[in-house]
Amino acid sequence: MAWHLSAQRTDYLIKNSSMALLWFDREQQQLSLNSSAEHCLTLGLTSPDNVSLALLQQHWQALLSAPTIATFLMQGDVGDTLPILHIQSQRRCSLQLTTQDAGGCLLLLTDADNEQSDKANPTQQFDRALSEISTQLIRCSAEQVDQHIVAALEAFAQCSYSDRCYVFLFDDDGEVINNSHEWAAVGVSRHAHELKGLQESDLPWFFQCLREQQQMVLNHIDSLPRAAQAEHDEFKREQIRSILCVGIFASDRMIGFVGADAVKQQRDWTHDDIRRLRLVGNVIFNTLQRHWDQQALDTAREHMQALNQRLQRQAHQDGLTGLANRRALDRCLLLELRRAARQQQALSLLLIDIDYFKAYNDYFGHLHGDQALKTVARVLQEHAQRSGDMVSRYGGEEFVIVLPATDQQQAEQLGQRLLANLRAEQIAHPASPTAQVLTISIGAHSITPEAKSAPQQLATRLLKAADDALYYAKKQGRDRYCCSRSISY
Ligand SMILES: Nc1nc2c(ncn2[C@@H]2O[C@H](COP(=O)(O)OP(=O)(O)OP(=O)(O)O)[C@@H](O)[C@H]2O)c(=O)[nH]1
Repeated sequence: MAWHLSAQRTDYLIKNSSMALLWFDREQQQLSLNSSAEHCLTLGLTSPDNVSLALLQQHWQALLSAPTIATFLMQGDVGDTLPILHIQSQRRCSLQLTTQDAGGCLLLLTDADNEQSDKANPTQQFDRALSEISTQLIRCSAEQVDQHIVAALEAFAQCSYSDRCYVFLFDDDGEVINNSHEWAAVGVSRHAHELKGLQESDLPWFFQCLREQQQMVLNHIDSLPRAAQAEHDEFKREQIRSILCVGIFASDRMIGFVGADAVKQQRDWTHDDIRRLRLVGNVIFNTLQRHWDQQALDTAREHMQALNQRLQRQAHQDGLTGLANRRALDRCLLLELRRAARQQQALSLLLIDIDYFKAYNDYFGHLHGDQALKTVARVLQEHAQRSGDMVSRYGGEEFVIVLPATDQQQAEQLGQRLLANLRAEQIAHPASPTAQVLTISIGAHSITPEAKSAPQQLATRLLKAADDALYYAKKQGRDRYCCSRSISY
């Protein structure tokens, strides 16, 4: 089938190829370049305007216009290649005639200086870099996210010949916007530290442009409209010659933007630049979204854990005194009895009851009674401090203290200390028939369980024996310590 280089086909072919291609229109005597060819020629330059090529031979150079070189090539065969020099950039290239017809010819440009290097094909270089960075962004930890985002900005800057690249993100309320990430070429000023807390009203024209067109493409800041005086002043301050920004959107909401500045030289942004910057913006948005989702998940998890711990605590804690409750006591007592049996150690239990507490309540009222319960709880807690000691509210005005590795004698020493220290609190109890102050009675029992003993039965017998001793203490006149005989079960 005959191949006709129709204008439309050529246009499509040139624009969409990742190869550096030039199309020469014989009638118009005009040479067109696709973006890859532009990049190839402008490495180190800002624009391929007025392409001046020179035929490059071993001992001489001929400065010829591009159309002349193209016409010359067309006199040969497909596949013919000419070494050339791009005058502006001083790059050595070669031009190969790939196809021709009556309308013109298609030429393939190869950068001889960088034939082996990725630089000859910035599209591929950028695609590869961005795909690597995207993979890293998926795998990386939260701490590494920022570093990879800056790498994505750098990749864009390298392929678009920008001097500064950055991300701005709105805060949670969408009120102010901050420069969150920045990459700048060597010798180019950085501004991230000062561009914090900006409001849309600071640069109204810029933000209106971003919101309405999702992008702002400015090849020369002198082409800013009169209404953009604030933008003009700011861009001048940052020494920006050309600027390209693309909005980052979550659904329909603009959450920020990604942008690039040309500082050293003016830059005409191409469609590819805009497309790539949008790609970078998408990668950054997806990463941040994942990161934010993860953070929200972590926060929710921490919240749930804290809630669970609180519930756990509440399930085992007495609400009034903050001491362990009956359920926690039952669990602790079984554990300690097993341990005592294993280690063949004595274990003591004190059952403590406030004397004439009903009369106290009746005299002072229930709220005052609650306060007295808290004071008793504090005194008990303060003096049963050995590791493993457990003070609990057994119910009403009764408390139990479990004392692991404590024999009868040591238990009594503690019991006497508790009696004395509560008395020392001097809580007035005018309704008590036996003392002026609030007192307690303590019934105690100590055992050294044998390995074969059933802990549940032991616990019941221990509590029963302590209760008997308490009953005895009450009967003897209260405000005293009594213990049942120490026995081995
Ligand atoms: N303020 C207050 N009182 C409580 C609480 N729990 C139990 N009580 C009271 O403690 C009192 C216990 O009374 P009794 O069992 O007759 O014992 P008592 O008056 O201390 O007499 P003895 O123990 O024989 O000295 C009752 O009046 C209960 O209402 C509480 O959480 N707060």
